[in-house]
Amino acid sequence: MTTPTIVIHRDADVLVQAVAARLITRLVDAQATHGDASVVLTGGTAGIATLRAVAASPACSAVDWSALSIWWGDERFLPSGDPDRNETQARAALLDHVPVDPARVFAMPPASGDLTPEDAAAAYADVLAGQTEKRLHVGAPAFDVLLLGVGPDGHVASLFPEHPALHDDRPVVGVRGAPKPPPERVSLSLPVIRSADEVWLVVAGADKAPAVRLALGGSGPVQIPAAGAQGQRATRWLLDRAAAAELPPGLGRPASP
Ligand SMILES: O=C(O)[C@H](O)[C@@H](O)[C@H](O)[C@H](O)COP(=O)(O)O
Repeated sequence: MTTPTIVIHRDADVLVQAVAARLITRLVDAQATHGDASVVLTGGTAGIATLRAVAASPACSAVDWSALSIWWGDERFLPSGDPDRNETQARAALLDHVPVDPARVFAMPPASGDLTPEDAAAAYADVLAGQTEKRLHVGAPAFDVLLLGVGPDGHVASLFPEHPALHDDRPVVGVRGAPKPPPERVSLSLPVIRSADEVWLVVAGADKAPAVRLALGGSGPVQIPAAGAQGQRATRWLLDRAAAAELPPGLGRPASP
């Protein structure tokens, strides 16, 4: 697993703009290298604000949106079009504004009829497995970048501290009783998150500072799931100063004066 790199920006606005610029560059580079690219999106304030910043960037059209596969790291198990679904928010922030190929937008199944979060998780695992041929990853496609937010308790995607989902060995897990509403969710598991080439944790705000300190200070992934989120080639902690405030001096590199 990769050693995390830490970059600290002045505030949440600069962070989000810098992550958007970095994401555009990473996707352009991936497309230049292997023809297409794939990204895993996250819900949450920082993740959705990043997508909004990508849409507003003058460099937005540098990405070939039709050659991008779009996945989600987690979803709030709600009906299609619900404003709280991560998919709905990502569409409004970015996907409705760029020429994506609808066949390459892999949203997690919405709540509907008798479908359970576990059914939705199994269905998403099948879709992931159907896309594995590209560059030989096992059980999941080769994600170029997987974005994550981090909760004040150290959760990532919908993997919450001490939750049974952390001990589930399926690639995608149904989650019930999540402490962050809504209680029913669907999430990639840590092993699938760890199959990504690059994992970027985008974190802003003083309420996240203890979780950031614990995740980077040697806590285990059952107590602090963010500690277990690492990429194959890179793990990037992209922070604002408030979220980095409890890190030992010298650990992070201030990037924005
Ligand atoms: O569906 C969700 O809510 C998430 O994907 C979740 O893991 C989120 O990313 C974090 O809770 C951080 O969210 P904030 O950036 O809003 O604090």
